[in-house]
Amino acid sequence: MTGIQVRGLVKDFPVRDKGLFGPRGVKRAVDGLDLDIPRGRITGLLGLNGAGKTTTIKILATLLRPSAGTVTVDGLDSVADARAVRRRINLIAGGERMVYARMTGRENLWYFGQLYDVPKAELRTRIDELLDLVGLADAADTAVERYSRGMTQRLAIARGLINRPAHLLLDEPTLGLDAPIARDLRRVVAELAAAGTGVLLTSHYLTEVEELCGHVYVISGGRHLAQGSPAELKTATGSHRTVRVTVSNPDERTAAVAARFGATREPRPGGGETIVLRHPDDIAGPLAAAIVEAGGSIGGLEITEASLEDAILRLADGDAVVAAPEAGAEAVAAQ
Ligand SMILES: Nc1ncnc2c1ncn2[C@@H]1O[C@H](COP(=O)(O)OP(=O)(O)OP(=O)(O)O)[C@@H](O)[C@H]1O
Repeated sequence: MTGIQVRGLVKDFPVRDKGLFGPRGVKRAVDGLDLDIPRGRITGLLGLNGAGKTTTIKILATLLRPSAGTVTVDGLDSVADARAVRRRINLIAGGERMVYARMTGRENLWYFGQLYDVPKAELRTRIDELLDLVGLADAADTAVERYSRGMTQRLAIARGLINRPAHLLLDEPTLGLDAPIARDLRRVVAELAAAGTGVLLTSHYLTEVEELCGHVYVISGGRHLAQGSPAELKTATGSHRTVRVTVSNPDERTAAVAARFGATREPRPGGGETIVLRHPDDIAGPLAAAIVEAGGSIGGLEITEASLEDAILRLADGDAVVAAPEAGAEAVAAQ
């Protein structure tokens, strides 16, 4: 069985309710999550701040132990077989650098490569390839304490790829990166997934998630809220694309076209009106053609794509209730 399977995952943190000497309690950060993260696909994990994303990723990376539930990685149990699991996975976390400041970039990669038992002959070429990939070839022999923030982050990305992980966990990987480096990282991640790597991605940049992820889980308060492809989530939450057609000579014939398409009409302050249609499909062309055919004169046409951000906010607000489908099944919205 390949891929990562998460079943009934729970994580409780001990907390004190009122200051240092207050009564002990527990904070349930993850509350019964089921996730399937197959090889060869980029899976997104989304939720607002405090939803439990980082805690989940740390458990998958074996940095935290689950309080209950199981995680299996290519059939290996992530607690009982933690050593073997660690060889198969790696983590790139945008907020945490996870490299040593006193060592050079090359020394860091050498050190981490040895930790992952990468054979020495392979490691040498692998380090050069990765330094090239992240644009650090010229700074390879400079101590990391002299790197800029962005350079340190790029080294952390190279560190995350040093063992050619079968599964890559990415927690806000492009946080603070310059646009060209972020774009290169997205390209590399897409190529790795196409070549069979399993990738789990959390990111606040939802355009990045939309571009990369084939399947997205949305969580809130450590619990499952919804899942599906970005397009399914948008449809399920009613986050449609909006078409606005301004008509300078509206009359009853153009009004009839608007009614036929289920569009609304808004008067324009300077005269004329705007016909507004929210729809999941790309029907701007047929709508505009029908208006012209009815004698309408079009002054402008604007299409606003539905965004994944809109869908996630609707989900988080509880505006949309999305049934939890089995993987691959259609998500269904009930407003
Ligand atoms: N060590 C800890 N002790 C107590 N509570 C914790 C601990 N780590 C996380 N939490 C709490 O668990 C919840 C989930 O936190 P987590 O960092 O996993 O969320 P997140 O979805 O990654 O949020 P963000 O988007 O802000 O990074 C939060 O309420 C957080 O305060």
